[in-house]
Amino acid sequence: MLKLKQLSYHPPATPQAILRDISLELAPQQLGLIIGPSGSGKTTLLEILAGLASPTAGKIFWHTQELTPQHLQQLAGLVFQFPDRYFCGGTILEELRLGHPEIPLDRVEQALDSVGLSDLPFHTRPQSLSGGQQRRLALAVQLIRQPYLLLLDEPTAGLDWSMRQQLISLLGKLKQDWSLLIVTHEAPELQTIADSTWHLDHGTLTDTVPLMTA
Ligand SMILES: Nc1ncnc2c1ncn2[C@@H]1O[C@H](COP(=O)(O)OP(=O)(O)OP(=O)(O)O)[C@@H](O)[C@H]1O
Repeated sequence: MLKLKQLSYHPPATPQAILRDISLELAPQQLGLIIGPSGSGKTTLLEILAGLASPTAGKIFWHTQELTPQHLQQLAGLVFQFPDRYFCGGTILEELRLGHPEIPLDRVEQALDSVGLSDLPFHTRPQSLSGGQQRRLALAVQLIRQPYLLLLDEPTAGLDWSMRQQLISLLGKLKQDWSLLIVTHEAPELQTIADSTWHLDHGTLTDTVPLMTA
């Protein structure tokens, strides 16, 4: 269970806080969705949860244990909005083993299989993949590290309808094993697989109110 308690982020360089008093809970095997317009603080929140930045106030817990950025780097896997910008390996095998050359081939195969890329030869260049395949590879790069929490920044942005449907179905399957927290500015399709939804606006998080039917 991920718990955020009154988390704020107000770097000295900014006149206003980027994130204010954010509290939320996300249970294991649940998919949480945070919807917010551009500039609302979505990426900043994910960077904090991935241990890449420290909150200026508030606390983050996994069950009852308070987490430091170092803990979060171990516990969470972040898939960036444009993962292709961060690929460093010359082949998908190199990409999946980056920093861990000892990872056995069966784990590589398992990670590729879990994202539906098991048909790709290991020597395929990441840059030669389609946009949807690159998102899947970026997910596999995180899954192979077996994080407790998967963080995704705009996972469907820039994909065509068919690739979006495939990715949404994959994310729906992944939540059977992992906790997922997704941030996005457009949500209708992702909302169909979300267990909890929040809105982020100018750094303030609110629960979504279910739509009233007439
Ligand atoms: N380290 C920083 N120093 C100063 N300002 C920052 C810093 N990080 C983010 N910001 C500002 O904080 C605000 C929130 O940025 P963030 O990228 O988190 O928003 P976002 O909701 O992810 O936007 P988008 O959907 O456009 O990616 C923006 O106004 C951004 O310029």
